Formats: sequence, C-alpha cells, structure tokens
Amino acid sequence: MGVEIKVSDLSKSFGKQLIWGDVTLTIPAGEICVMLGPSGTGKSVFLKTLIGLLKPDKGSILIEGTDIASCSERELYEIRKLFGVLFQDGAMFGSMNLYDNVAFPLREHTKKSESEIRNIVMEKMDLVGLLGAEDKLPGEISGGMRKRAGLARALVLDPEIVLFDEPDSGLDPVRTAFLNQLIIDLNAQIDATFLIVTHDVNTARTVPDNIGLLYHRHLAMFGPREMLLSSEEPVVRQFLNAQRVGPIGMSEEKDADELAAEKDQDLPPLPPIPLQQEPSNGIPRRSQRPPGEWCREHGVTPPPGSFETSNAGLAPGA
Ligand SMILES: Nc1ncnc2c1ncn2[C@@H]1O[C@H](COP(=O)(O)OP(=O)(O)OP(=O)(O)O)[C@@H](O)[C@H]1O
Repeated sequence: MGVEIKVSDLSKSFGKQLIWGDVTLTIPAGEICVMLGPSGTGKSVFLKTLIGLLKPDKGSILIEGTDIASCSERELYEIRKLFGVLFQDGAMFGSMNLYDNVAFPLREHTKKSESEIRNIVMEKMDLVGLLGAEDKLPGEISGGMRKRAGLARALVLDPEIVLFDEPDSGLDPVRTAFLNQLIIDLNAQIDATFLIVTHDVNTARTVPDNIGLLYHRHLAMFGPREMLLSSEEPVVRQFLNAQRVGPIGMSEEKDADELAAEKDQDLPPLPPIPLQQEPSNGIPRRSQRPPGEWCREHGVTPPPGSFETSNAGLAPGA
C-alpha cells in the first residue's frame, strides 16, 4: 500500500512572484515525510500543487505513471481518489454533525448503501478515538477533536496518500503529542504515504522518516530524518534547532550587516538526534529504520547522546 510521488524540476509563481523553483524530490511509498519552512515559503502551495488544485509553471509530479502537472481533468479526477487531505481547520461543514461530515465523501463519490457507509464511518471514528461523538456538531467540540474528525473523513475512501496541512496548528503541546502518535499508528496500520506540512520542530525531529525544508524560493534539503538532523548546512541547522543565529531572519533572509554582526558568535553544538516515535503497540512500521542506521551507512557521527531513550521526543525550543 501507499504510492510514490516523484516531483521533478517543479516551479510555481503567482504573476511575477516566484514561490519556489526547481523542486525535485521523491516521496517514497508508505513513508512519512514532513515539509518544513518559514512562513510564506509556499508549503501550502506545494500541497495544493500535489493534488492538482494549483498548476505548476514547469516540472512534473508523477504518481502511478500519471503526471499531475500536465494530465487531463479526467485523469486528475481519478488520481485525486488516491488522496486523503486533512485541512488546517479540519474543514468540517458547520451545520452537519460529525457522522454526516465523515460520511460525506462516501455519499459523494461512491454508490455504497447507508449500512455500508455506517460501517466505514464507525470504523474510522473508532480509529481516531471519536466513537460516541457522532452526533456532535463541529462547533461543539475542541480543536483537537475537530482535527481527528477531519482525519476520519480524510480516511474514509482508503487513501494511498494522506496530506496533512499543519495538523498541529492551534493545538496545545499535549494534544499535538497525541495527534502525532495517532499519525504514527495510522501509518503503521494503513501503510499509506504521508506528507505533513508543519511548523513544529519537535514533530519534525521525532515523527517522520524524511524531512524537507523549503527556504528562499527553493528546496534547501530533502532526505532521511537523520541526514537533516546531523546536517551542518546553516539554514537546515538553524531551522531544525529553532535558533536565532543563522541565515534566516525575522522577515526572511538576514542582510549582510546582520550576518556580519554574528560572524564571531559560536553556534551551539548540534543537539542529540532523538529516537523516532514508534507505534503505540511497539510493532515497528514497515518504513521505520533502526536508530542510527542512516548515520552508520553514511559514515556520519551523530551528535553525542543521540538515540538514547532519554532523548525520545525532546527537542530544543520545543
Ligand atoms: N492563490 C494565490 N494567489 C496568489 N498568491 C498566492 C496564492 N496562494 C498563495 N499565495 C502566496 O504564496 C506564498 C506562499 O503561501 P503559502 O500559504 O503556501 O505559504 P506557507 O509556507 O504555507 O505559509 P505558512 O507557514 O504561513 O502557512 C504567499 O506569499 C502567498 O501570499
């Protein structure tokens, strides 16, 4: 289960404003990827381009042999069935209870009977821990519950790819930790390809198999979690460790004077690489790699204290 997404030389502009250019990356089938980047670097635009809601100016997005960037509307309609999307606010219809919200894609896109729909809705509500809340209206529940309901709805058509647009926005750290565990458990269970757009450095450090960083109109880096967490590349290092020292400034890039002023400032050492969050039943996910494997295979010495149990889930600035 899960399909690969192969993005090559992708560029997107609005008018004269280039959002990002020459983005090339492969999101491996069944793996969890996180896309990071300062505000306004085009992470949401990237998600929308992947599902064909926005057309890129150049490049290709290959999914099961179809190029989303150039295919017909009909092909796009078919390919979209592979996707489940969790929108930032859950995107619930306010006047429908959770049951009808979750049932909506099944009623829209399938010819299933109401009793079949009921089985699927209840199964997905159970999966996200919302059994018993079917009659509630979106306005009557917390933001965390709304996200979980949005996730149940994203899953009803058994997607091969699940996109999460800032799943942690508006959630407190405890709810974020629960949602992250749910994401890991879901990936173990349904084996789909997951792409999560987030600002949360702790999520990026502990949840995914791979991390990408969009910065200054390009993809600064994309690769296995351990590669980015051991990277000395200034932008990657600054962002993944939530530091002020580095090329990223308050609005975007720091200017030459600002950079010169911090020339003699010592960078703090890279913090230990935390253990990756595991499924709650303790059975490793199919795409999960043993701690330290990437570093060993690439002759990289991880920062001291990496992969110790005491570091699980901890990150600087988190
Ligand atoms: N439909 C559109 N028309 C014109 N400009 C747009 C459109 N959609 C997005 N943009 C612009 O693209 C840029 C990137 O927006 P986007 O929402 O993708 O950033 P982001 O990285 O997701 O930001 P944040 O982290 O703050 O959510 C912004 O400058 C935004 O104004």
